[in-house]
Amino acid sequence: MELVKIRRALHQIPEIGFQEIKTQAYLLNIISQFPQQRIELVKWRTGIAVKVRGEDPAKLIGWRTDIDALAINEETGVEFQSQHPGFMHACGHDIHMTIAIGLLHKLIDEPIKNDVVILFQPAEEGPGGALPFREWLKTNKPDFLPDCIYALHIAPELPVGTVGTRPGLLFANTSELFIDLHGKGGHAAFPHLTEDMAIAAASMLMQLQTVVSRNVDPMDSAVLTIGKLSAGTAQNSIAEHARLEGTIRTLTSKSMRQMKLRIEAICHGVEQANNCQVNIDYGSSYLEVNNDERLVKDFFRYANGIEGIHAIESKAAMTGEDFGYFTEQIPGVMFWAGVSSPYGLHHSKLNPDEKVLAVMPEFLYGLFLQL
Ligand SMILES: CC(=O)N[C@@H](CCC[C@H](N)C(=O)O)C(=O)O
Repeated sequence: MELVKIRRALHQIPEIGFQEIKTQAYLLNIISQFPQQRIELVKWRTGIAVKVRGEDPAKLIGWRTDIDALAINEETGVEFQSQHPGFMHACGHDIHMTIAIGLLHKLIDEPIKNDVVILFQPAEEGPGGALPFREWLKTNKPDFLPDCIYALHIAPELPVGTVGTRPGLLFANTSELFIDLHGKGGHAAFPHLTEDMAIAAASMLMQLQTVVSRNVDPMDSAVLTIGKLSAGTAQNSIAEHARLEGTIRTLTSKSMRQMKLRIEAICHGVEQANNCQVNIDYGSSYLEVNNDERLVKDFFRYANGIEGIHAIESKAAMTGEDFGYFTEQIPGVMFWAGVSSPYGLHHSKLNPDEKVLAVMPEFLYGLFLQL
């Protein structure tokens, strides 16, 4: 299998959530070239589920890969750079998909005892594909619902060959946050006749940063990041509209509810103080990822016996993952897999080491062999 070639082809066609048209077509084409006798395939929106029949199955093992990209303009300078300006596989889903293809090929070539289902899931970065995919499978293809489920996420800060996970909570609760401010704009020279939404948004941004520092218990943890701020249309016109786009991360759903109450209070205050209308939209939200304790123990027992693999216990992270909707109902494990890149996730220069493609499919095949 020419996995590097596949990864580079996928890297060139990054598409955001539920728009993974070329990605789905590319994956279907690759899968169609594999022997078909042992596999059954279904499509769901822009996703795919492929089941590989085992030799003497006692259970169905699940592997999930995400397939979407981000609205980030690539700056790696690699020769196989994104052909979709403004979009990039900046979270490694091109690597995730290629590992899944490598695993699928190996399972078809050398079947194991158990059945395996590989889920190519859209829209992990948003608005969330895991929950509707899971629900669709339940209704339409219940025999594709695994008894246990696994997934990985690339870790730029770890060397290739290092895997890391932990029992229990691995990733946070998340909620997107979109705030629109509307007021009276006008000529730059007559501010007293307007309500400046750029000023209102700036003040709101600063106040929002007090939610974590002043309202969340310091022994708990939370994040509120505004990743995008926009206001106005011209340099000499006072903005009548501003928008803040961000995300909220907490370790429990209780702190998520508390943070939302504080955000709403701040928005109400800004509305009063600036004589404007503020609308809040929480977009999509993800459950935390909770790893199954027994499966994590088995994972470490297996990983510690594999030459070239260094298994570490990771800390919980404030990243979000809709894989949490799978671990909500199916015992599962998500783990980090090192890809040694000086630039982190969601960075325009993220450049994972492709050596991981030679390591991970084999590692996963061995893991699934002994389950
Ligand atoms: C692994 C990873 O980076 N996941 C994303 C998930 C984002 C969910 C949603 N769009 C949000 O921002 O809340 C992450 O940013 O952690």
